[in-house]
Order: sequence, then structure tokens, then C-alpha cells
Amino acid sequence: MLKLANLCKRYGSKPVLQNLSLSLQPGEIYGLLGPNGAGKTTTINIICGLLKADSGTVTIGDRPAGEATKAWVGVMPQSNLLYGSLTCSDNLFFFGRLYGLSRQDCQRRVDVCLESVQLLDKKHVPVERLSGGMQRRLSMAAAILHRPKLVILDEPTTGLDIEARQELWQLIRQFKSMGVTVLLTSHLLDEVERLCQRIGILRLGELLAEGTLEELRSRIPAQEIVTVETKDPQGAVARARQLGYPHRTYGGDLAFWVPDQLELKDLLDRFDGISLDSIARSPVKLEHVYLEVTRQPEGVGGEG
Ligand SMILES: Nc1ncnc2c1ncn2[C@@H]1O[C@H](COP(=O)(O)OP(=O)(O)OP(=O)(O)O)[C@@H](O)[C@H]1O
Repeated sequence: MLKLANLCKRYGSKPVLQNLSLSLQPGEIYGLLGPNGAGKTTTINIICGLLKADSGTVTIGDRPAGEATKAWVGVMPQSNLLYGSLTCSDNLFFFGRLYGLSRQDCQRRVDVCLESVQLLDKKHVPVERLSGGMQRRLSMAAAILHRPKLVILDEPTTGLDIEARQELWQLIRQFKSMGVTVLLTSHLLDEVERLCQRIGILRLGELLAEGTLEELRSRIPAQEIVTVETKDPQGAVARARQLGYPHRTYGGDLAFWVPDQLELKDLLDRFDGISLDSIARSPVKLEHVYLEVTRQPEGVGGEG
């Protein structure tokens, strides 16, 4: 449904996208991750035709991206582009006309879309009186008004509370059941884990890793991440080295990659003689893979 081939973009002498290639299958939700400045918004702007790549191609459906494919794409940008003093219905009407819908089609679609994002009862309410979550839902309605085949969601739930976030997740899942392809960017890794069938990790404009959650997880050769609190970190690291467990620091906490799924007793036995204040075990998560990929250009390797 979307194919990027060898996209390159520089701002001045600074490379922002470096031979970026990826493709999205029809109906999939693809998560594009990367630290601030990785090039996600630049990629989106190129797909939408707001920016021109220096080289490379964008194909949407079976055609090169351009005038002919504009109507196939809907975008929900990072910041809402809504008019605060206009009602929900007037905002959508405006966007519908921009996308080239007829007045009649606009009128029909506005109600359908407001209903699909559960805002029909706010139809005549000015946007400035809506909560942040409702405004994001209205932005989503604006993105799907013209029935695009590809929807691009740029950090759709940033800044929302968990309830509002869950409402949006439900809407995004509905896109999948409607056969709409979704490209989603987010810094919320649990969101990406929940929603996306495939995930790409971008760093300095390069796609460093791509795959299903399982494929990405397998980049970390561990069954479990074991996080410890100890007054003797050096002793704990030395023991982990003897055991062949790579160590990492996550948010200031010392953690080990443990290759086997051990009973707690066996795990404690292995750290016998080291004073541990607490020990916590978790499965390998996207967060661990993401930190590994974005922090270490050479890929997964032992720190210890
Ligand atoms: N108009 C511009 N002129 C010069 N540099 C730019 C311009 N727009 C973006 N950049 C730079 O390009 C790089 C990629 O920016 P981009 O906004 O695509 O990153 P991002 O992955 O979307 O980041 P974020 O997660 O913060 O939204 C950054 O280093 C940014 O400073």
C-alpha cells in the first residue's frame, strides 16, 4: 500500500533521511519509532507531498505519490490543525471541502465521521470547548473524512490521559478492520506494542531494525530482564559477568539479560553472597529492544 524506496533528504549539509526504504502491506498498522529528530515527521511530510526528497521514490497503492494519490492519504498531524472558534461540524466540513468532497458528500460524511469518533453529540460545539482527547478524536475524524486508503497518525495520543488514549486505540483498531492501512509514529512504546503488526526503528534517518514484535524481541538474547537494587552494584556486575549475563542500566536501574527462565530461588542462588535489596523480573519488551537499537549503532553487544 505504501512503499518508500531509498529516500534521502538533507537539510543543508545535515543528512536527515539516509536511504530509507520500507513498505506497508494493505490493512496493516505499522509503527515508525525513533528518538526526537530521527526523521519521522520528515518522512511523513515527504509521503504527503509537503516536502520533496532529494532522491528516492514514494509509491502509494500502485502509483508514484503525487496529485493522483493525494486523496488516498489522510493525515492526523502531531498538533491539531483545528479552528478553535468553529464547531466540530464546521471544521470537518472545511477539511472535507479541502479534500475535494462535494457539499452533499461533506454533509453526509461529517455526521458519519463524528459518529465514528463518538462526537456526534458535540456536532455544534466549538472546538475550543472540547477536551484534549475529544480534539484528538476530531483530528482523527478529519483525517478519515474522505475515506483514505492510508492513514498517517503522527503521535496520535501524546499528552492524553489513559482513558482518552484507550478510546483512540479502539478507533485505530477499527481502521484495521475497515482495511485501512495505518502508519503510526509514537514515543509510547506500550502503545506501539499493543497496536502495530510491524515496527520500524529509525535513528538519524536510518532504519536500523524492522519486524514484528517477536522478531524485534529476538534481537535480545534473553528470556528475561532482571532488574536489581543493590548497595553492591560492582559485585553484582562482577557476578553477572561470571554467569555470562550482559548488564544494562535502564532509567538508572541495574539490569541483567538472563538467558534462562529460572525459578526465583535459582536466580537468587546465582547471586548468592551479593546483597540485593530487591529483584524484579520482566519479559523482554519493545522498550529494551528500542534502547538497544537506538543507543548502540553496532547493534546488540555486551556492555559487561
Ligand atoms: N526545516 C528544517 N530545517 C532544518 N532542519 C530541520 C528542518 N526540519 C527538521 N529538521 C531537522 O531534521 C531532523 C529530523 O527532524 P524530524 O522532525 O523529521 O524528526 P522526528 O523524528 O519527527 O522528531 P520528533 O520525534 O521530535 O517529532 C532533526 O534533526 C531536525 O532538527
